Amino acid sequence: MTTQTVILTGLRAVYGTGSRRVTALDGVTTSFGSGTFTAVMGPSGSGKSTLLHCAAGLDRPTEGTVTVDGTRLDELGEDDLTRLRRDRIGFVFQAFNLVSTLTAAQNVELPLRLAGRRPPAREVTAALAAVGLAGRARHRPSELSGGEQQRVALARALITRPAVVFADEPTGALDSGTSRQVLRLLRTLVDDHGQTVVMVTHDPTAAAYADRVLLLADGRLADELTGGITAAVAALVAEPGLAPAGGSPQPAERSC
Ligand SMILES: Nc1ncnc2c1ncn2[C@@H]1O[C@H](COP(=O)(O)OP(=O)(O)OP(=O)(O)O)[C@@H](O)[C@H]1O
Repeated sequence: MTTQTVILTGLRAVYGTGSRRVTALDGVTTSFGSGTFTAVMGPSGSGKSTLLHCAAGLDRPTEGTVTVDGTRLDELGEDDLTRLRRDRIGFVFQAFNLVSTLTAAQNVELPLRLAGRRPPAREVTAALAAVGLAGRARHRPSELSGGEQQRVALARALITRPAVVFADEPTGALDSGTSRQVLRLLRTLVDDHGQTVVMVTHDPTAAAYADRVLLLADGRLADELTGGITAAVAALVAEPGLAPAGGSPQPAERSC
């Protein structure tokens, strides 16, 4: 039986008050099984980033519960939540968010340093090798391509061996060839290392790398696809109201 690494129950997220009140999530219940790759899609403003941020403990939902690796986030105080986020959750952002003054190796070891640990050099080297960047350890972000920077960010997210990696538009700033490298890498992490990955994307080609696609509309789960994802996503994104922002449907092939 698949273990559920992340469980979301009745998630509601409401921002603002009065005429400025926005319901970003409106009762989302779902879970992400251990060693699975899920893509979250939907129109702009449908609540994708809010879902990811709540699931990763970066935002607190207005209602509902998030359980990560058996721990309910709402039962944790700020310090324990910070610790759980640092130790059990990896996060990859569209903008890479590397520290420009640090080398690739120093960026990768940062989460462990922040936890007061001095990681053995071989651990950092292995993390960089796992993303195909063993030879770039001493390069600073400005000396790396966009795809290489994102792979350093991925190595940084993986160095703590997190229960789950959340990725918010990880290929949004990359060209299609470089995107494929990053997506293949995510797929390999799931297939070969049993990593759990949840990725927000606007791009049906990226979603085709996932095992399952969740479609959000107006803060609710509008649909869920598994198997034959490529054709199903392409058909669904052609439907008005579910079309993701910023991406036209494209024929997608799962190439790994
Ligand atoms: N901090 C905030 N304060 C007020 N409203 C917010 C806040 N964060 C998100 N929202 C609103 O909640 C809704 C959902 O936002 P969210 O960023 O989750 O959507 P999204 O699906 O990720 O959109 P996009 O694809 O454009 O990134 C939007 O209407 C947004 O304006």
